[in-house]
Amino acid sequence: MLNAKMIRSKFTVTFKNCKIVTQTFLINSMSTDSSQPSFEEIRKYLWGFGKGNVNLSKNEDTGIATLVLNNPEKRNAISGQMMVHLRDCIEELEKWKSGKAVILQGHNNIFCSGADLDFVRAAGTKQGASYMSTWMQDTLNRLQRLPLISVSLLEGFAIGGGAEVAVSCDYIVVANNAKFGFVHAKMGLVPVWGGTTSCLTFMIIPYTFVLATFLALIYLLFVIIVINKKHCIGLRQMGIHHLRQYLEQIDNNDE
Ligand SMILES: C[C@@H](C(=O)O)C(=O)SCCNC(=O)CCNC(=O)[C@H](O)C(C)(C)COP(=O)(O)OP(=O)(O)OC[C@H]1O[C@@H](n2cnc3c(N)ncnc32)[C@H](O)[C@@H]1OP(=O)(O)O
Repeated sequence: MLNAKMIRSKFTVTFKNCKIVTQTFLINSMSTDSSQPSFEEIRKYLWGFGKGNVNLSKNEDTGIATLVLNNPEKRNAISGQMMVHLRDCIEELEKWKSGKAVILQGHNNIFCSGADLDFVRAAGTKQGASYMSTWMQDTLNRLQRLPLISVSLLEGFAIGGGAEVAVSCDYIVVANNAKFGFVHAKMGLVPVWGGTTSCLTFMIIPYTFVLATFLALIYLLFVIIVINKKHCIGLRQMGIHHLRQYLEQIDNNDE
C-alpha cells in the first residue's frame, strides 16, 4: 500500500526524470550538430545533378521581377542545378532594395512538374534526401519571407514539388488549363520541401476559421431559439397561474 507521502515522493522522482529527459532533449536539439552539412557542401553536391536553370529578370522601373523555371525537356522539373539557381535568385531578391513584387512562372506556359525524377533516383540515398530537403525547405522559407509580394502564375502543370513551390508564394494566379496536385502519397513520398506547412496557412487555417464561425453562428441561433422557447413557456404558465387566481377571486366574491 502506498500512502500519500510515498505517492508524492514517487511523483516527484517521476517528475524529476521527465524534467531531466525534457532538458536533455532540448539541449540536444539546440546544440549545433557538428555532423550537419554546411550549405556550401550541399551546393557542391546539388550542382552535379541535371540541366536547366532559373532566370531572374528585374525591372528597375516597375520594381517587378520575374523568376522563370526553365527545364523544357522535362516539363520544367527542378534539377539539382536549378535548386542552386533558385536559392541564388532568392538571395538576390532579398537584397533588392527597390523591389516591390516577384512573379514566379514556368517556361513555355507550364509551371513545373516537381523535382526532376532522374535527380531523385540518382540522389535517392539518406544523405541525398537530407541534402535536398534541407536546401529546398530553406529556399522556400526564404521565398515566403521575401519583403516583396510574390505571385505564382500557374499554367499547365504544378505537380509534387511544383505545387510546393507554388504555395510558397503570397498569391497564386491560376490559368484555366492549370493542373495542380500533391502527388506525393501516390509515389510513397512525403512533401519534404515544406509545402504542407504552406498549405496550412494558405488553405486549412482560413477554411477552419470560416467553418468555426459558421458553427458558432448556428450554435448561437440554437441557444436563442431554446431560451426564447423556455421564456415563452414560462410566460404562458405565469399567465395561466394569474388567470386561475383571478377566476378563484371572482368565485370567492360571488359566494
Ligand atoms: C521530390 C518530390 C517533392 O516534392 O518533394 C517531387 O516533386 S516528386 C516529382 C513529382 N512529379 C511527378 O511525379 C510528375 C511526373 N510527370 C508527369 O506526371 C507528366 O510528365 C506530366 C507533368 C503530367 C506531363 O505529362 P505530358 O504527357 O504532358 O508529358 P510527358 O509525360 O510526355 O513528359 C515529357 C517529358 O518530360 C519528362 N518529365 C516530366 N516530368 C518529369 C519529372 N518530374 N522529372 C523528370 N522528367 C520528367 C518525361 O519523362 C518526358 O521525357 P521524355 O520525353 O524523355 O520521355
